[in-house]
Amino acid sequence: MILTTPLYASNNVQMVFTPTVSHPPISTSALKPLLFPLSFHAMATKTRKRTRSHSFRKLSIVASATPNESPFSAPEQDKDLQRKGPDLPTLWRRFWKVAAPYWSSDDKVQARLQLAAVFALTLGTTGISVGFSFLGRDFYNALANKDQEQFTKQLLYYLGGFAGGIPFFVLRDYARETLALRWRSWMTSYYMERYLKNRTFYKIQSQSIIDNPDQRIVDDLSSFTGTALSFSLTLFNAAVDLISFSNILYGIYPPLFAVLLVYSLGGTAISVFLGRGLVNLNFLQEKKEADFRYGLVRVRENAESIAFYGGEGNEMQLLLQRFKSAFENLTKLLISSRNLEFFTNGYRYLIQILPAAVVAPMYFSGKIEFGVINQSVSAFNHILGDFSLIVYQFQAISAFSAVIDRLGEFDDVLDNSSNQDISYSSEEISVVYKDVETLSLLQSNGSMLLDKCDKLLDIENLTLQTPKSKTVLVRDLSLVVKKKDHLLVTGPSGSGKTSLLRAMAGLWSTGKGKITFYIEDAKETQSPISPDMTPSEVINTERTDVELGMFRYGKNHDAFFLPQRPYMVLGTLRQQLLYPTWGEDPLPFSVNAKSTGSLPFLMQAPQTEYAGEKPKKPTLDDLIRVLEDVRLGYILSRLNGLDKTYEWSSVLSLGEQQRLAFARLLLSKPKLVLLDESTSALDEANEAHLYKLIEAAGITYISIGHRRTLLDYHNKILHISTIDSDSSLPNWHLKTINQDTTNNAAKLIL
Ligand SMILES: Nc1ncnc2c1ncn2[C@@H]1O[C@H](COP(=O)(O)OP(=O)(O)OP(=O)(O)O)[C@@H](O)[C@H]1O
Repeated sequence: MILTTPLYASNNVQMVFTPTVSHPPISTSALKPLLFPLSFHAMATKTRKRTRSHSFRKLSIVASATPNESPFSAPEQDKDLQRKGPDLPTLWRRFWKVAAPYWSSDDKVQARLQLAAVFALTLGTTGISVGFSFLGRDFYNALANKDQEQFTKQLLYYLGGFAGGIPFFVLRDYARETLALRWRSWMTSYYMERYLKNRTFYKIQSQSIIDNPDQRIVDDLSSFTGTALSFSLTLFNAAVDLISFSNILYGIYPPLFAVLLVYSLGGTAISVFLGRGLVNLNFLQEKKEADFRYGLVRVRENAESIAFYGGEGNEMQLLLQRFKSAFENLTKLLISSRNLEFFTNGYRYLIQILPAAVVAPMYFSGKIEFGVINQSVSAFNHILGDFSLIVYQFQAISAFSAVIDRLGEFDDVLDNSSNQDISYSSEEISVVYKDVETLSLLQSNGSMLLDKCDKLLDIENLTLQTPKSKTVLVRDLSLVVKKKDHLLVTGPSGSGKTSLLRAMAGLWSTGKGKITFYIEDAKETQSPISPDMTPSEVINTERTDVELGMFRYGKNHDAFFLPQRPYMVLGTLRQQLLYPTWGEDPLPFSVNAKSTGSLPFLMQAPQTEYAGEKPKKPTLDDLIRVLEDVRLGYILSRLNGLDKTYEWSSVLSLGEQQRLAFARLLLSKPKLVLLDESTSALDEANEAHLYKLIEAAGITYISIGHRRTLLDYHNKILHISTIDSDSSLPNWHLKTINQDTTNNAAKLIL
């Protein structure tokens, strides 16, 4: 079987997601009469395997991050029903856009060489199939002529052919799968890089742009690379096969061609008609399964909260709802597949006796020998298989189209995300980074710029709005934060305090106004501002700075952000402490690659770029000291040192996680830190201790908080009130806190 149905019969895991027997029947083989019992068994086993794998794949859902809203709300379901599959040109454009980059990437030499090898091996296997067609003919001629000597000779040839041919088939499959894996690895690294760049992952999640990006990276990329290669080879093989076997068939009986052509074209049209809904159903299946899996992941991540609430019943209901949705779609998919199967099976088996029936009269009249009947059946089935690719592979094609559609959509989002950073609209909040050193130089050159060196942050006429409804949260805010200013932001819940910090971090762009950070040590970056520029040139370069703004923010150690919920990375205590300023030291590629046989693009994680010089990596003593400083020294002995991995958000209390976040902060020593209720889980003594520590470290901080005790650690207070839609006045006021009259100030804000 392997020898005669080279591509279809290959053990191609990527094609497993269709339950169809996606290869032509075994009778295409020149060896059919010899191998039938074995082949039939093999095919039946393979079919069962495929079906099992299909069910497994359909029920084993990939990890995902789904949009916040439930995918099962009525509008969402309507959206699913209304969803139209992409048209052919869009599908082709997306396929090309997703597939092309690898073949012109850094790895192109290796990629092209391996591809050439795979094509050469495929060519070899087709040649072997043709050879077997002739061997089969002579073998049956010998049998029919009762020529024992010839029969033995042909049998030996056959055995020799097996021995010589099998390695070609095995190596072709191995080479193809290795190349698919290499391609997938490159694509995974390429997509992950773009997903994590420019905070695209945040935009996708916070604006619910597309569903389950992680499923697209894990599963769709794997399917795409494997299937794209298989299909290309199938097409190539079909073309070569067609040329080789057409000669044979044409030589035997030309009219058979005409029958074949009409039959396969008609079959293709009918299967396209019957299977037209499959692309959409496959697309939705991927999504629904990923949604279900994500529901399960959320139960794992929020196990404690669910257990405290006793929310198992509700969770079960929500999960069942998600599974039901996947189940219902899969049921529709199975019905569509079944209807298509009725046709494809009929199509496949109806024609089996035709070639023998057509050429038999020539045999009876003695024009051809018996072996030629076998050869004509074989050639006919090869050509029919080549012409009927769409019929045989329709379900695989529709599943592949869904994968192309999902990946293309993802690719477009990733591209748009990088382009959005370049677009500059006056109706957006702009975050600008200015190099303090350059500005000082300009001033000494006699320019008009004022001394801004002691400024860390300047907010000018900032109006914050919610993304979709454009409700104003904060109106026309202007303030300056200088070194050693400690600003407390207060206000009722929902007034927009966190949104203000998000805007500073470049995560919130709806509204208008300008936020300027003054950063130091930017001399090693390619700052667009140079000392020889005039002030107007500097102002003009600000746009470029804005473009780089979001990219730079996370990378300059002058500003640091502690979110409301401490984030614990997957890893050891050491990694928690070093995050996000320092990572693991990558081993030199040569060492790693040699020891693991891995690929260069998997070894070289992009290094974090810094606006200035990266702070020196803390030593072991520094790490231990900082843990002692934040009063967490005891966890070292309790949790077996710095290098054990735990689920940190479960093994540490919320207050401990908040202290750990302060330890990170103290190690990174930024100039400015934005603290969003970062001590909310701590007792007052620990809170006071941490604030004293960061003040002693010379870090300027802006905090959000509701606690009265926070007044003691700040010298300015910005109070944001709930917006009054009837008024056009600003809804904030800024006051200096006089520590002697803290109680009065407290009265003022509470
Ligand atoms: N992504 C979003 N899309 C639409 N509205 C949002 C979004 N994020 C926040 N909001 C809304 O913006 C308002 C301000 O939210 P924000 O988180 O800034 O409030 P806050 O003052 O920090 O509240 P709290 O003190 O309760 O933390 C809220 O009404 C919130 O519902």
